[in-house]
Amino acid sequence: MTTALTDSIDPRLARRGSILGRFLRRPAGATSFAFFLLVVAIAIMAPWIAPHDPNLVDLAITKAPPSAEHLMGGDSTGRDVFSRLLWGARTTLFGALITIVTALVIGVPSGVAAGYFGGRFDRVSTWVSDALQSIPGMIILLIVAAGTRSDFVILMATVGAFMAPGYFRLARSTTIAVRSEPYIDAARVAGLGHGRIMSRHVVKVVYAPVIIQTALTAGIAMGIQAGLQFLGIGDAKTPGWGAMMNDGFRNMLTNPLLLLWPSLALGLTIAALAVMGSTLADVVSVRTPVATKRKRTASALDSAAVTVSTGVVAHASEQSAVRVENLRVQYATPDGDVEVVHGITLDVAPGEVLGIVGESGSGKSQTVFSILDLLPAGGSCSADGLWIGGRSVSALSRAERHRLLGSEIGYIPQEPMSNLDPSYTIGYQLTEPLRAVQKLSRAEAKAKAVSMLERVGISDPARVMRSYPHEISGGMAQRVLIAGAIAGKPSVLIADEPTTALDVTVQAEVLELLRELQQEYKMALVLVTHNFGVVADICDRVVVMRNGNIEEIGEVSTIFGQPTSRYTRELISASLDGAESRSELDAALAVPRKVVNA
Ligand SMILES: Nc1ncnc2c1ncn2[C@@H]1O[C@H](COP(=O)(O)OP(=O)(O)OP(=O)(O)O)[C@@H](O)[C@H]1O
Repeated sequence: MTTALTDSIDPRLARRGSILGRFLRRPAGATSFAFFLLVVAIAIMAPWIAPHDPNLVDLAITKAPPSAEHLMGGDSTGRDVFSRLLWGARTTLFGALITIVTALVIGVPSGVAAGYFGGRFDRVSTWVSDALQSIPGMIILLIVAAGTRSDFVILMATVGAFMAPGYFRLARSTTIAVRSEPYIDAARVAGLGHGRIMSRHVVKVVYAPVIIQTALTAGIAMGIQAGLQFLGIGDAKTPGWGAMMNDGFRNMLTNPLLLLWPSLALGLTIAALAVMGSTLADVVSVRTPVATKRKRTASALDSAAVTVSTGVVAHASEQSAVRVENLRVQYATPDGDVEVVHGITLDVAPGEVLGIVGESGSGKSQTVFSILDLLPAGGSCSADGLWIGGRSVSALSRAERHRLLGSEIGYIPQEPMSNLDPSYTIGYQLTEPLRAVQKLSRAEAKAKAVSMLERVGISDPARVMRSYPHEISGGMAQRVLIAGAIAGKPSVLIADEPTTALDVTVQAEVLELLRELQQEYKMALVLVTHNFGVVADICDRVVVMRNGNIEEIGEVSTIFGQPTSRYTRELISASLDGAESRSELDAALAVPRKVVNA
């Protein structure tokens, strides 16, 4: 019954104050909103401001013209038209409210869940939504009217059920557009549960298009309700604009005013809602979201050589910070499953810094996503064994694996900005996982977040806590994410190219900070990078990956001194050619760096 908005809102623009302000600054927005508020006020005040009982019959005023006592005259059965018009606003708004609440309650949560979880739940709920839309609503309404003796509430709730698919489709498509955003993964890595991620981060993006849709849906609900009353479906005692239009229609030739008043009231109210909806859509800059592709598509897979590699294992599994044996990662493609990591074995000792290097597409990120249990849709992995913090986790359920995130394992992503939700302040995004995972009170979480920000070198933590992501620099955003990742005191920190998106001075500072924190917290650090310079700076051992296999693995000094593989030699020279020399980086680092202001 409604048309879903398939676009979504730029979350940065979706902050309440600014939206309302900009909406009201537009003449169309202010006028339509003022008119709608007037209708709402009339609906609320009707019992007190209506001069007569809307159902009181006074045969003396049957079809009477307007007079001082009856401002709009009397209807064909002798009831005061003005009073019925005022009460009609109440009925109309109440009916629209029932419809909207029903449609929202059914459509939005199911749409968000379908978009977020995908898979079978998505398929089944989309099928139900499509089926609901294909049912002829008017026939069902007539059956419901007959079965409930035209109960007004049930009728309007039924209308709402038929409008739910509009909300379902809107919420689902908006959720699908944001579910692969890095900040959603970042929230997951921080240890937040699905319910919390949906109710905080996803709903925040969904709510603006839903409000716009609601303005339009309310108008449609009013039209349907008036239509039902016009057809005589509904309680005859309930004064409504549709019933008044019916009376006016039957007496149109002799008393045209009887049709004019309710038609004007209904038409103007629906028009006000439509203008409000479209102005709101304009104000929040509806745009088509582009889901961030975390990685390349399967077309890049063709060159992958399928051989099995194993790395040197330096520790017993029970003493490993991370250990994975014979890890394989595959993706479902239209041509069948394609393997992108071909049975690698890795081991990281507690307190060790392991670098994973390799050219683009060599499988570095897929390896760490498998350890984090964060492979994107379509990807799956298998391994002979996986240990985290010396504990075998391969037999754990997804929920149990999930609980390791934010506590046992911390994760620092590649692009700091896109891993922060633009709709929330830094303070909220740091304290939310602390409250959810570590069960801290609001005040404790805030104090801890401030102290973590100080620890990662932010000189003005109070201001940063109040800031939105777009108000801070990339380097500072990465410090914020580092603060969040180490707040749970993980035994393993995984950093996926943490400096790629930063400029060279900041890169050096962030690497230095990571090294300091790794030593202070005695964490194992797994550092994914393209850059051998970075490996030389802070890693103890290095794994060289190529086409989903381990090409070479060993102590950094050995790999640099005597690389056995030609590929490693090429990678080292490519990486060091044109890279900032160590002295340049040191010069950059000589700038006081503990305190960062921008
Ligand atoms: N969603 C996906 N669907 C299909 N194949 C994918 C997907 N994501 C990654 N791959 C493939 O997996 C292989 C390994 O990718 P991975 O992201 O691990 O590379 P990488 O070494 O981390 O590269 P980069 O340094 O550019 O991030 C690549 O060939 C890539 O095309």
